[in-house]
Amino acid sequence: MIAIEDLSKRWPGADRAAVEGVSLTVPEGTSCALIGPSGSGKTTVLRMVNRLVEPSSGAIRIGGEDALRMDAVTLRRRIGYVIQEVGLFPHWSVADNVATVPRLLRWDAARVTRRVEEVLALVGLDPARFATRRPHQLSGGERQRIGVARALAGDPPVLLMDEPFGAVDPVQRGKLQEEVLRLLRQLRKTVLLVTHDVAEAVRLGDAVALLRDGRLVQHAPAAEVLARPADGFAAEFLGADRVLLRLSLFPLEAVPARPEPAPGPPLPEGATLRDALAALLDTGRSAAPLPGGGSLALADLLAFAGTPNPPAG
Ligand SMILES: Nc1ncnc2c1ncn2[C@@H]1O[C@H](COP(=O)(O)OP(=O)(O)OP(=O)(O)O)[C@@H](O)[C@H]1O
Repeated sequence: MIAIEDLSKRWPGADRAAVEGVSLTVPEGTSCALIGPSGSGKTTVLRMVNRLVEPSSGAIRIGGEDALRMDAVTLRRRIGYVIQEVGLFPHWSVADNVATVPRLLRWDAARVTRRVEEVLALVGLDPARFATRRPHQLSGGERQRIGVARALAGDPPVLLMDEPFGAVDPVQRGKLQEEVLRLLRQLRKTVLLVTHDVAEAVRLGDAVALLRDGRLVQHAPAAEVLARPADGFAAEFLGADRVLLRLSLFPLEAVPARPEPAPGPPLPEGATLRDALAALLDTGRSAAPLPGGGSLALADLLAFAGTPNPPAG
């Protein structure tokens, strides 16, 4: 668990605090995405958690331990850190880069080798092909995967990620997000993530924390933030398509099925409510068959989305 209490940071000479009175908890095995405009303090909050930035005041506890009283180096070995620029050592092989923390933890050589192979496989890279390469022999997406592998290598309970997919093209990005999401859930890591991309935040974050001028505006489960933005600023920041984004978080089962059949091809297994809405709009129908039988009605979908039912006829 990461527990942040009344955390503030005032840079020397700054006329206002970069972070002011932020309190938030990320429960064990869950993820929280920090979002907010440029300069709102997201990265500063993240870097206070691993003490790359020393807070001006407040408290941080990690797994119940006072992070501000711990030795900073010991603390950082318990926290995986993934950044946009990845920060791999250019003259080291992929294997040596990934082995950094296990070696600092003084694992024996055989265990380090096993672990490197294990985490490379976890992030979808074949150790036989990638272990001996240098960072410049990798694509941007592969480098990003190595960054995630390196952060996971010491098996830290907590992961901090700062724009982890920022440097990757949109197609790769979607795929990477999907895989990392699956991986983090499977490994039950506690994750604090910074992104400026609302879609990425709600996809990867169980909860979303919205910052404005260093203060926390809203902190709630992703679907809740999208359904009920705290104020006008939050609504504008989340964007007019927040209703669609929210639908993409729910499976078809979230809306009660109607027993009657509907014409047309069934919605695909594993589709989201957003996919269902797209299919209904595409076909111009008021209901679509569900993969397991019965149908999903447009009116029920709109009611779920919080949109008033369209007029009859
Ligand atoms: N080392 C530093 N010294 C002085 N001021 C800093 C330092 N690092 C950040 N700041 C200031 O703190 C404020 C918050 O910066 P921070 O990087 O946390 O914002 P952010 O929300 O992560 O922004 P972005 O989305 O642009 O990365 C900004 O006003 C920034 O100029």
